[in-house]
Amino acid sequence: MIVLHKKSEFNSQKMTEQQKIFMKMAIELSQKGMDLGKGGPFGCIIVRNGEVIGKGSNSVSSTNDPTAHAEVMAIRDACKNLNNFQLEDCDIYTSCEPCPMCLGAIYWARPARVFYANSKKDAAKAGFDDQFIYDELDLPYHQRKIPFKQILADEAKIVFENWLKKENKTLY
Ligand SMILES: Nc1ccnc(=O)[nH]1
Repeated sequence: MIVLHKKSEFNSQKMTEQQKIFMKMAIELSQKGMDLGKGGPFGCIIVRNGEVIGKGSNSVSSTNDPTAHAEVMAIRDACKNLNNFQLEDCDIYTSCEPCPMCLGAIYWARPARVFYANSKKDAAKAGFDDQFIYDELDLPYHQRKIPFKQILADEAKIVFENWLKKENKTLY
């Protein structure tokens, strides 16, 4: 019998029956959202203790919201339901590997694990290529597709100093 180390087991194609069911739900959401004209073919569900606590499907084009990716929608739904800005002990099931925006949102939300079905490469083939955004991260600001220029940093800094001095703040 081969005994897999926990981490390598997570990295392998193996999955539990429960994980399979949850991913099927995320994939179903991706198809439904697309069929209903909500937006692109992406679905996401968030699970805690075996219970679905948040759902989302891509709603970019129907809500005129470029941030309305399935993962962001599901994180908002889950956080609202949990009345918390963190998703501790939660698992995210997304029908496609997250884009850089959702990756950031996921790290801020701090779930336990992320399961994805389609890969970034699959997404690129379907017309959703976000590799250029990953590439932008490594470029000097003046070489980015969208130029970034720092202005009035000394004024904005005062607010950060005030934050550091502030008592009774909610840290995150
Ligand atoms: N992974 C994703 C890529 C693009 N849009 C989404 O909603 N999700």
